[in-house]
Amino acid sequence: MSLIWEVVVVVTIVYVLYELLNIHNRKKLPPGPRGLPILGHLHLLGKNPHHDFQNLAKKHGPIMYMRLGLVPTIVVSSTDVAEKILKTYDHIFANKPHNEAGHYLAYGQKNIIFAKYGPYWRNMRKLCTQHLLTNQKINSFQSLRRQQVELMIKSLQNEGRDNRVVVDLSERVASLNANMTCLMVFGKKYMDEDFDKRGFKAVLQEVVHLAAITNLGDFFPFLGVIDLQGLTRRLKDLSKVFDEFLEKIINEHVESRDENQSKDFVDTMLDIMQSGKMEFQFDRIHIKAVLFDMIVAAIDTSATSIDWILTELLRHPHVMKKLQIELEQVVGLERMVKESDFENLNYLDMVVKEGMRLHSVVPVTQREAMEDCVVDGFNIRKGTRIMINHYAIQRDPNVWSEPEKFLPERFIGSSVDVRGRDFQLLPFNSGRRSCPAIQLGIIIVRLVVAQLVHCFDWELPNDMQPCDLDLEEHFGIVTSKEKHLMAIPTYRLNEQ
Ligand code: HEM
Repeated sequence: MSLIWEVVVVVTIVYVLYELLNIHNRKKLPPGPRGLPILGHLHLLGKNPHHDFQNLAKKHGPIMYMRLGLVPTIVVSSTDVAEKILKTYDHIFANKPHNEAGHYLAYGQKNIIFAKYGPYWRNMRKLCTQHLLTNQKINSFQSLRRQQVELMIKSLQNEGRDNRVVVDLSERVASLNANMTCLMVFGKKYMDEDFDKRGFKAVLQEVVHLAAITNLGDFFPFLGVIDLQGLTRRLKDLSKVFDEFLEKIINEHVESRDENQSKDFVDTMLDIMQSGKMEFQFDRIHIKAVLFDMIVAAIDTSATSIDWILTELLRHPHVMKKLQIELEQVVGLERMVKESDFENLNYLDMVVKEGMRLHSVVPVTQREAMEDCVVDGFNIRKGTRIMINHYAIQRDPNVWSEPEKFLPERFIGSSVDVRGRDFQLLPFNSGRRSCPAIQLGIIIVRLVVAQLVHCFDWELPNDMQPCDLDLEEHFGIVTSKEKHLMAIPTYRLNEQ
């Protein structure tokens, strides 16, 4: 019998047993679409699962049962149910499900993002919040951020000095973020040639891509071993490249330690490791797992948020103009924006919130039930995967008027914020597993958006009209624009 038939027979037996064992549990499950044997509802998901979940929820409700392969799944699509999962029962739903990509890329889910809930995750998260992402540490990198943003502005200014040039804004913002993150985490910019022959950006993109691909091993756990899609092999190759890179960085730091220099994240973690003061095991593997998180979680999220906000500003010239007027009044045309200006830039705050609402860069977040629990009268069994569809919640017409429109003014007089207290707007998620770097994320997004809008007027190339700008999404662990944003800058500050 060929391997494929053996697999079909095994999957069928497991499925029949599974269905028999689950008959009585299904009685109290939330409503959901009809599924297929074995596949469950996997066939209903296309290239943008957050859209498919949203459409299905319109028919089946805000708490919906689906079975993805062998994995029982609850899809959450309303503010109320999200609050129950992320606040009321956060202690039950704080686990992360098994993730094949996380297993291979992050040292057996030893990083924070993929770590199972428990003492290990708690210690690692505490290390981050108490040593790496404190307000003091974030402030200590303020001049680094300013220098890097100024370098980008100067280079755009010089390129456009004599003729109108079309700039790949998505690419510029991505490079700027990669540079700011690498300087903060490793203490130096990483050029493509420092990585393997594919280059830093290409390897990072592959990490994000492989982590987002529908991996059959995540839905049929025993198929992970057989590796029908060839993903395990690619993940193993990639993890080797990443590991060599991180080893090289740590070695460089060990060899050239200078107590008088400002400390990047690697220095800080080496200090902690060598002090031996941690109450839990903390060695090179743990440093590498945290570094993996810092690169993967920081670079793409911030850059993609900025890219979407700039796209909406170019689609809505009157909003861009209004923001420029605020910047002119608060900052003036004689200088660039400083982080200390933020407290007086209310419209900027609304623009950023509205951009993050309309374009969730992490549209779906996942949890796993650690115990049986009843939510809204429905039974959620231990081990069930929870998918919170932030995309659907942030565009819910019951909560937001004209939800598909970009309207920063909707936040006038509203106290709704992005920091995890308002469940209708959670770009950084909420609860125990929310983003530990909200403060840093917001600073970077505000700074780059404000600086680009303040320093330049922007035009679309080739007589393109604002309404023609493409909003196609590319789904991934971070959901970016399918096409890069191209625009022509004209410097607008008074030259000094
Ligand atoms: C605009 C920028 C950012 C956005 C929108 C964002 C969003 C998020 C979201 C939605 C989560 C929860 C994921 C989940 O529940 O599966 C998360 C987790 C996380 N983020 Fe961020 N993030 C941003 C910036 C950053 C930065 C700059 C860092 C680090 C320097 C970072 C580090 C992390 C880590 C370590 C976690 C895992 C937390 C845990 O599981 O306990 N993020 N982020």
